[in-house]
Amino acid sequence: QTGTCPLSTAATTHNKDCFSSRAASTMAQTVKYLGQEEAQHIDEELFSEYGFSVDQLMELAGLSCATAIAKAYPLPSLVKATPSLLVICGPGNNGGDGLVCARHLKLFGYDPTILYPKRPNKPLFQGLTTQCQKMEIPFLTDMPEAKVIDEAYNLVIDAIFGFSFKGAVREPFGSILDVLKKTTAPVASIDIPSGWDVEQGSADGLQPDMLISLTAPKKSAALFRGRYHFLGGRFVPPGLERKYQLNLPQYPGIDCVLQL
Ligand SMILES: NC(=O)C1=CN([C@@H]2O[C@H](COP(=O)(O)OP(=O)(O)OC[C@H]3O[C@@H](n4cnc5c(N)ncnc54)[C@H](OP(=O)(O)O)[C@@H]3O)[C@@H](O)[C@H]2O)[C@H](O)CC1
Ligand SMILES: [K+]
Repeated sequence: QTGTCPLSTAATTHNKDCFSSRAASTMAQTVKYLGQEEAQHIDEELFSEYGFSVDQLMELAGLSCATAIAKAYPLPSLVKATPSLLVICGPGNNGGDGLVCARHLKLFGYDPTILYPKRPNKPLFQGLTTQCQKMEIPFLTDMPEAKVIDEAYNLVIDAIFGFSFKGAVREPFGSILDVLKKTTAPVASIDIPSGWDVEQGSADGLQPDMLISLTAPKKSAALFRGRYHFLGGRFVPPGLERKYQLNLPQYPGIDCVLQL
């Protein structure tokens, strides 16, 4: 196997790395794309049968997202004078992932700003909001115009809706998504491009540059046409993976993300 590795040298460990990344990419072709109900069942089982708490998985999911973003858009590659990012958080757990992601990106040296227009009255989200405030991450009160976003931010992180999104988009998120569709700044979507049907996608919807699928991609991810598709959420126990036949690719080494 090692002889065909393009980076092959005498170093055995290096060749092993090369093989495992190739093996991972071969296996990635068969990773299961989940329907909406299946994704929700897996989520519920992680809490009920496998003993995880929401904040545990949200922390791992958000850290995966920050890591994937830092890999796809490393600090030296950013085009603006400051490493500014806009993180837009929705009312559910996808929004919580966005708050965690923003906190880790700040720790990685980025300069995130958060828009969080509809905040659930729950201790989990209040705590995550306080943590971001204490990290000196500014919060906006209104969605900026598309032109302002393009001038001010290197990247927009879409943490508005995840796998529980259904039906026509309600306000204030309809207007926010309309603005996002007009921006030229790249968009990185967490789990699902917001506004897309979880299984069918959306032909005239948001077209993100990056998608970070959590646990396993959802069916609509097959329609993703951006540059970077990452898998994150390296927390699935083997019994759950077997039960749902997820065919998860092997994450490289100790990484919490994998590029599909
Ligand atoms: N297992 C994992 O991989 C984990 C993933 N995580 C993340 O959690 C989301 C799913 O979170 P959930 O809270 O179930 O749902 P969403 O964030 O997708 O959205 C729920 C909120 O969105 C509102 N909603 C739904 N449809 C609409 C609409 N058409 N217009 C406006 N608003 C909408 C909904 O409002 P309701 O009024 O219906 O209550 C909710 O407020 C997953 O995708 C991952 O990102 C976990 O962090 C960890 C485990
Ligand atoms: K999203």
